[in-house]
Amino acid sequence: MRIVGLTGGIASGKSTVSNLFKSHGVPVVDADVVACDALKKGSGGWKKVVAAFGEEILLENGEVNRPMLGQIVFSDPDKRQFLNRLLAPHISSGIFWEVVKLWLKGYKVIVLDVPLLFEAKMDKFTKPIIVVWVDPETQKNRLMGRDKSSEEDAGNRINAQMPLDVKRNKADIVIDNTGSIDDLNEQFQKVLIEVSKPLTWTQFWLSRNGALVILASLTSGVVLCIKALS
Ligand SMILES: CC(C)(COP(=O)(O)OP(=O)(O)OC[C@H]1O[C@@H](n2cnc3c(N)ncnc32)[C@H](O)[C@@H]1O)[C@@H](O)C(=O)NCCC(=O)NCCS
Ligand SMILES: Nc1ncnc2c1ncn2[C@@H]1O[C@H](COP(=O)(O)OP(=O)(O)OP(=O)(O)O)[C@@H](O)[C@H]1O
Repeated sequence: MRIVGLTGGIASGKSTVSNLFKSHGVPVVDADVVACDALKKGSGGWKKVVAAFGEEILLENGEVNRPMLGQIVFSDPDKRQFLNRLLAPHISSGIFWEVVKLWLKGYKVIVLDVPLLFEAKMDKFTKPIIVVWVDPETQKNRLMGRDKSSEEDAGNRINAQMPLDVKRNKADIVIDNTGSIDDLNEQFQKVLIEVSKPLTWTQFWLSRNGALVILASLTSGVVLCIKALS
């Protein structure tokens, strides 16, 4: 199985690229969705976060007030790291089970959309790594436009992540999303060809079909041995 890493900065266009993958039949595991589930009322992550940050971060219905928690953690690096430490085990196990489900379904190529792929050191499990890059001004403008946030809030969120230029240097493939959606589409078509190339042998053995071949070979080997010995 080929596990493609998709990362970038906040509002650099990862979800937009994810949607392109999905529309071409490539499944995507979205770490933001997994992280959201890890904070659902009553979950293990929710309990830890409420114990650590207090009930004042809850809405009346008991769910976490995400904008409020966001305000707290994106303006205080210590609190953000604390939240990251609380949620990290829940997010990684959530991602792991999503990958297992797709493996069982027999997908050869899947994409992990993880904003903090490098920060969380999950890059070692993915190849190739795609970084969606955008120039800093466009990034801030798109973030403010999408989230209706102030320049200060947008700046705090951007600064909470590894600089996008550093991520770009760690990438196998860079998508420059500073231009139009048509530009993005054009780059995406080349990326799709690249990630759809035949699997390497290692990737094949790690896929469900590879595992079935190993199992079938082992079973027939055992049967032949038993026949030869009887
Ligand atoms: C603080 C929370 C509640 C704010 O929720 P909100 O709905 O406002 O934002 P959302 O979850 O949609 O995240 C939007 C973007 O913010 C960035 N971001 C989220 N968490 C972090 C973080 N801890 N550090 C840096 N950037 C982050 C990502 O680029 C993400 O795509 C939420 O982001 C959260 O629970 N974060 C901690 C979990 C985490 O690390 N998520 C990232 C998955 S790898
Ligand atoms: N090429 C583009 N031209 C114009 N707008 C774009 C382009 N690409 C993305 N956008 C817009 O920019 C915003 C951010 O994009 P998107 O949500 O895909 O980023 P993201 O990296 O997934 O963000 P996050 O880290 O917050 O999950 C969205 O409003 C999206 O519609």
